Amino acid sequence: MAQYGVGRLPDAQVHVNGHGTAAASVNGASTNGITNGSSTTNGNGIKLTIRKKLDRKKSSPMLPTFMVSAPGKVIVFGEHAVVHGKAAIAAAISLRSYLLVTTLSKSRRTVTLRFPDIDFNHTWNIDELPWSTFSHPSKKKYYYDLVTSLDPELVAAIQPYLADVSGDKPSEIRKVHQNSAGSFLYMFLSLGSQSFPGCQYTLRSTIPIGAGLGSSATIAVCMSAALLLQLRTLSGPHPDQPADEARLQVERINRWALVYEMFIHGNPSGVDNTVATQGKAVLFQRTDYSRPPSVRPLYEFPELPLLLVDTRTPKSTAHEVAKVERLRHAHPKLVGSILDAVDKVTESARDLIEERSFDTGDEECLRRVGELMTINHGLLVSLGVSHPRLERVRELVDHEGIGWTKLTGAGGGGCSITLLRPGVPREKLDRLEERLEEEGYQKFETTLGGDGVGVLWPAVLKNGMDEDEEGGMEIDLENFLNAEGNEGVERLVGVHGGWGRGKGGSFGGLRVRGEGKGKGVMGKRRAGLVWSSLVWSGLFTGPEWVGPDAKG
Ligand SMILES: Nc1ncnc2c1ncn2[C@@H]1O[C@H](COP(=O)(O)OP(=O)(O)O)[C@@H](O)[C@H]1O
Ligand SMILES: C[C@@](O)(CCOP(=O)(O)O)CC(=O)O
Repeated sequence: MAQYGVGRLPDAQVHVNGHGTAAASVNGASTNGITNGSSTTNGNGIKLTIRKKLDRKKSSPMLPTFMVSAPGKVIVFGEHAVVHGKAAIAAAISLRSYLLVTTLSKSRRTVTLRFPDIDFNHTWNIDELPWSTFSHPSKKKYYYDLVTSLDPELVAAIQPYLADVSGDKPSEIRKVHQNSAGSFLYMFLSLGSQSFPGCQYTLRSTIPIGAGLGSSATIAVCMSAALLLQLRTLSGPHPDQPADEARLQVERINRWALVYEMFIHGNPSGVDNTVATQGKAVLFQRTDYSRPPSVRPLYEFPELPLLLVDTRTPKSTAHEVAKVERLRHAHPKLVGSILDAVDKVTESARDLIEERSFDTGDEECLRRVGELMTINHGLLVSLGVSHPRLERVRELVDHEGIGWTKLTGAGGGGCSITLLRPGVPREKLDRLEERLEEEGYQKFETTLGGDGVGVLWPAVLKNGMDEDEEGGMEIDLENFLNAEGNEGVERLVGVHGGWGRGKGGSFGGLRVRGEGKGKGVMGKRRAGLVWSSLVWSGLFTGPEWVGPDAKG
């Protein structure tokens, strides 16, 4: 297969030569550091002005600094059962992770992970990593391979490189850092080669960590997309990319993201990374772990008035998944039927929301979805994955008759979602909000059905401001690290106020974006495009951020 460069992104050009390899030139700074200030014409006959704007970097990097981003998710139906081959319905949210990739000058042979949210920072010397083990013909994996399990010998080969990670930190924290480092090294060594350029991967996220919103999967997706982009194995995203080609890109990103997730969790179903990759809402099922999952985009996923509450009680997905597995082992028939029942709930929910007469404005329709959520939660309680703090949210919501609540994600803490009953008096909602606040809960405002993985290449925003004349606002390591809190990060990357935030209905809760009945969360999608160039349109004047549309 021909390898392409990163595609026709703004100010970026890719030349695919006759040998199927690519050389990219970005903003006039060719990747070998030679610049020119002339004009050229692209394959569509569109004149491109090659500018010298990014010549401001003195280090003549191999590739420009770029950024990738992926959304968190909520599982609306089917968590845990999905690990055991049942179906789940999940949707992307507007909270996201952002990964800045800075390529170093040729002489610097190091790779650095900087995860300030968890106070993690580590550098390895690229030439000292165990390349020979990973590139041995019996072990070598390629970007197009489907990797469905971790190779114990490869896992063992990276252990020495984890030994000095966060050696000065308490053991619990060290374990988390070593896990992050291990996932990264496994993917880096599998996909890369010793000639890989020195670089820094800096991550910031607006997703609460370990709260059931798929934070780890977003990092997995960002890392996978970043490495595949650096390897120039992704063509695009660009607006006129053929749907099949784009689907393949999304599939590859997702496959490698699962490898990262496997390292973090052991036995992930893959639903989190799938939603983080392709965004929107999906019906997901993986019956055979040696094969890709079945993923069906839910184009008609409705605009549900949801409230997302974080118990602020940390949990471990691996621990909760292992708990269910133990229970299944001890009571195979019984737990088998509970998992089957969850499957039926998901199936009923799918049938319900796909009914032509389904209307989110209709109390009866919402009540039926709500009842399914209540049943799903009950089944999760019987699997032992709820938590007193989650039950407390249910108690408060039920007491006021406000709606229907279930835990979302792994449980054992983390988040709950409540479907709000229509017409609930404002005072009741205010009272609930007050109680939740008093008791240390955090309410999240987000929208469902957000876009999947996106790329900002190069990491320069055009905001319609004066600075656009100068080539746009550059996101560099310093301003990324110095951005204050979630707001600062969102402002810096051009999504100030959060994507869809503030449109969350009277309670300010989580709400599905869409265009009303019949359109669902996919209502704003553009037909025929999988990677689309203006997914965050309205926030930018130019098509800088690009991401996949989820058309199946
Ligand atoms: N902002 C972040 N920076 C670095 N690592 C993160 C971040 N968010 C999540 N992680 C990683 O993901 C793990 C949490 O994943 P998980 O238990 O699946 O929770 P979640 O439900 O949020 O996905 C953390 O232990 C850490 O390894
Ligand atoms: C419990 C599970 O179904 C979802 C876990 O979600 P999270 O890690 O809590 O965001 C596990 C999985 O699907 O891999």
